[in-house]
Amino acid sequence: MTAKKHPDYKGEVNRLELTKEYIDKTLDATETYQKIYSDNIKEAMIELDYLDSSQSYINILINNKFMEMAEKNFESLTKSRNKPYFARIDIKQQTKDLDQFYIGKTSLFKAEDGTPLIIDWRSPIANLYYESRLGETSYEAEGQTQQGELILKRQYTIENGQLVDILDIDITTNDTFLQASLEAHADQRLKDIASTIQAEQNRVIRADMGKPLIVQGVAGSGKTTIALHRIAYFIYTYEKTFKPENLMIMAPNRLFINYISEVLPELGVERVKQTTFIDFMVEVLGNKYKMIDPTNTLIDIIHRTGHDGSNKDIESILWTIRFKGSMDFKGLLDEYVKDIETQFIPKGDCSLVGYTVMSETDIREMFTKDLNYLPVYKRVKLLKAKLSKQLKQVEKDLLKEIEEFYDQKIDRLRVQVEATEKRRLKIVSLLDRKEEKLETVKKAAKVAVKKYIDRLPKLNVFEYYNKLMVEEGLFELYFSRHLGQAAPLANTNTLCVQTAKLLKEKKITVDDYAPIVYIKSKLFGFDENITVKGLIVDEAQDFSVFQYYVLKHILMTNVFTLLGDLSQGIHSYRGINDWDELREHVFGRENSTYLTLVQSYRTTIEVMNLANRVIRKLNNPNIVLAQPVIRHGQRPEIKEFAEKLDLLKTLHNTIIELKKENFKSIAMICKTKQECVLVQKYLSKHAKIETKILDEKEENYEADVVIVPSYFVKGLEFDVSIIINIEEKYEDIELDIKLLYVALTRPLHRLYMYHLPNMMPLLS
Ligand SMILES: Nc1ncnc2c1ncn2[C@@H]1O[C@H](COP(=O)(O)OP(=O)(O)OP(=O)(O)O)[C@@H](O)[C@H]1O
Repeated sequence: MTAKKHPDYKGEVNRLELTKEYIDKTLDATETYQKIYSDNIKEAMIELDYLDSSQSYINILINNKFMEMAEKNFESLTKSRNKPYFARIDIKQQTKDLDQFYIGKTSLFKAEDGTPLIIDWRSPIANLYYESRLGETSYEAEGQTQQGELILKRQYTIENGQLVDILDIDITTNDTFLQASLEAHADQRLKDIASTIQAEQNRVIRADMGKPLIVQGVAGSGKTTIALHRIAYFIYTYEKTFKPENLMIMAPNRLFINYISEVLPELGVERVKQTTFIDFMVEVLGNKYKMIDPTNTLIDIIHRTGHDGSNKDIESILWTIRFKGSMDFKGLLDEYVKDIETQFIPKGDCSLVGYTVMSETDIREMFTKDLNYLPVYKRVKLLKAKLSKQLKQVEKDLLKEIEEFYDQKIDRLRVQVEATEKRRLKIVSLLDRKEEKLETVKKAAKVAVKKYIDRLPKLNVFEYYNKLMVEEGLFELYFSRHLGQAAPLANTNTLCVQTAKLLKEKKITVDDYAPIVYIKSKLFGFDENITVKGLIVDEAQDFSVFQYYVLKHILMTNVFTLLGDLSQGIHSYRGINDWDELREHVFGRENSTYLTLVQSYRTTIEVMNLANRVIRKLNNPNIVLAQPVIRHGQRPEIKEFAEKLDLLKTLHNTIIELKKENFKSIAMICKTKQECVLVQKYLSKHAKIETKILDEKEENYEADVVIVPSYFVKGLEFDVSIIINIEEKYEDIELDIKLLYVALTRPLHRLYMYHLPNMMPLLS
């Protein structure tokens, strides 16, 4: 307890006690109110039974709302009881008294006079804690910029409601709180970092929400953590206009979603939609097609790539994936859709017994000009309504004409011809003919519009996509029309044949979602309104430009936050290689914000230096090296073994030692799944250590000893990583450099690398 040594210790203890007392009082009051609201509801229910009064309904609704609010308040206050705040700032304005603000995860105001006992870390004034140094400063308060002097910045460690440590930050202090937080051992979940957010991270969290934000952040720079804090900040700032359920966070897989899931409630945020790109696309399409797992493609590439990184066999596969994610494909589809649109209206007028209801020219005009703001099939509905309306008029006119025609004939007979049996028969026959004609028109009118509409094409979105793949020369036609050059036949042929083959089996790949959803948006639109109005994407480098274009196109919002790292782009054959390209094609350079994070918080200097040595091999000038925060640890232990058995025995001993040292999460990272299985079998048989292999099928995991293939470890972190190479090696090629880099940047504290001879050329 070093807090006692601080000169303000007594004052601070008193303040803490006062705050806790106030929280207790507020909790008591909330409980009492909860009881009152609940009694009110019961009473209103009874009245409802007897009187069926609408006033009772209203009472129930109001009291329910109050109950909800009281419960929410109760929950957040109970949570904050043991640690009401973590920092304090003092500000002096020239003419005013000194203002003291205690900053916590939730705010608390005195009911009597509204003075703040605790302010929320997301409030404008708390920004000073993260951004400002001591001295003259300006800040936002009550909607205005104020000038003042930041006199004090103080941090607290409070455990179980007791003051353990106090630390005043001056210009020279290192962030010891940050250090302490980074030294902790990892359980299986990410944690909230409200008390130690760094200035560069704070800028990302609070960046303008009205503009798309792209963040390039090195491994361990807190991208995932910040994404979650930005959501919390957003919901706090736009509480009145934005519902949490309108926000969506997109993560690479369900395991990852689970991994991050507990931080949001910690930050007081619930009901935010959490999904993967694939799940969201399925929801939007409502399709029954089976998805080929994208990891399989990556595994395929890992296995088939030659030592020089090239392989003729997979070149056209890679071209296919790249093309499907490119804006060129969008351009090609635009040409295709344009033709569908112009060829949609069949030859000939819509007519009723030979009379024109609407001419082909007029229909075409209406369809392609007046209604062209709508998706094609939505236009059909309006066209149908228009035809039906016109038909009614044409039918009415026709019926009238027929009536008049026969009535005139009959009248003439009556006037001009003597009333004989012959005349009577003639009149009867005319009446019959009239009836017959009228019937014919009425009958034809019933089906005229339907008959016309039935002539319009009736394919579904998958059939349209399939048509593009199977109809001879169609793909190539639109390719050359859009790009102004001949299609590379070997590649387009592979693309079309493979896609058609899968579609026939009712299967698609992840790369087909963007084009199919795009076609759907242009031809069919979406029946249900998509309620997502803001999107946060983690591991953003793995998505293609076209996928982003489609997301932006269907969500119709600017509230986009993308966080990613090009160095970790192990799916770069489909994903982003250059953020500029994305800004240019999807968000607009001027209309989007680009920020970078270069500090890395996860791992030690020793581990990060080694990882940087590896990523440098990419020789890519776009790649920024991570700067680790000053935290030292053991040097990475790199060991070569002559025999597989020796390696596995040492591995076994290392795990036992690490467990004794109380490391909670230990991950063995192998390049491929096969290697993982091999290690798992050995550990189970010879060392009686049961392990779990984390892969794409896994949705949950507990902090323990796990084995993970290199391509699946992205985004996760462990106390210790042990990189093992017994069958596969990381070659000096882009994909392997990135895979190894990702593996190297996973541990918080220790790194081991065990390999057989010549298995680690990247470190030689
Ligand atoms: N300001 C901070 N205070 C305390 N811990 C932090 C801070 N920033 C990041 N961390 C910690 O650093 C680690 C890495 O964070 P996170 O996983 O969010 O980074 P990332 O950029 O998403 O990493 P990667 O891209 O490598 O997966 C986490 O343990 C996180 O809690």
